[in-house]
Amino acid sequence: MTGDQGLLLDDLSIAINGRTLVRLSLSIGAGEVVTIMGPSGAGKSTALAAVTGTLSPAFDRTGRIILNGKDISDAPTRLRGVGLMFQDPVLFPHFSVGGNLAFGLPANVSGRRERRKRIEAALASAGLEGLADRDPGTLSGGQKARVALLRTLLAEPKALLLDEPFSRLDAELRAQIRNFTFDRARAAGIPTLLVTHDAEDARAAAGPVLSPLGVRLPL
Ligand SMILES: Nc1ncnc2c1ncn2[C@@H]1O[C@H](COP(=O)(O)OP(=O)(O)OP(=O)(O)O)[C@@H](O)[C@H]1O
Repeated sequence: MTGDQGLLLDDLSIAINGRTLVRLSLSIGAGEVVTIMGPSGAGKSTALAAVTGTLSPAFDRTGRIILNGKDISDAPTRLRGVGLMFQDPVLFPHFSVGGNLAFGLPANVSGRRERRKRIEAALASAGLEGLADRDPGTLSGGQKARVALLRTLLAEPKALLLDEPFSRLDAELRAQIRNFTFDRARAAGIPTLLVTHDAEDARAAAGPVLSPLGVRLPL
């Protein structure tokens, strides 16, 4: 990690009912991807929840989460500046594709024309030009996944958290969207934490792979 830039899990430890699920010390620099891999129930989502600030109070956490040099361990979720992608690309059905993307735009991007320009540029960068006025229900699975990622990236997150975001896609699409996601995160210089139970995802991420308890996993 260069200087203060990046996501640092500093002796992060999370336990429930006396059982430690997560023990991670790692740093993710700008544009790097680290993968947390493990079976169902191992604590992968718990580790992500600590970073997003959505950890249930039932868990005991020690250690710190530092983002770009700032301790965000106890900061409210909306102030953390992290972007999250889940299993299903959730697009609001009553808004157009452009309307969905508008939700991602930072509040300081004002003016209808400027907002529209950013949205058109984002769509064009993903080979989706001309789709701004479409109903998201008419998009293919791959198009939906791209739009959901664009919406997350438009918010200019300081870190990207991916919770099994490719698992509902069929094999060919999965590889495409996976590459698209990692390429965009690298190009934007965003530190990325991927959670998966899939070794192919971990290989494609091309970074270190750890269990939630911090054991380095060979691939
Ligand atoms: N609020 C809670 N109270 C008690 N136990 C919980 C709570 N939330 C989660 N757990 C337990 O913590 C463990 C870790 O769950 P977690 O969702 O992090 O696993 P995971 O590795 O992400 O699994 P999956 O791949 O199925 O999403 C599980 O055994 C789960 O049952």
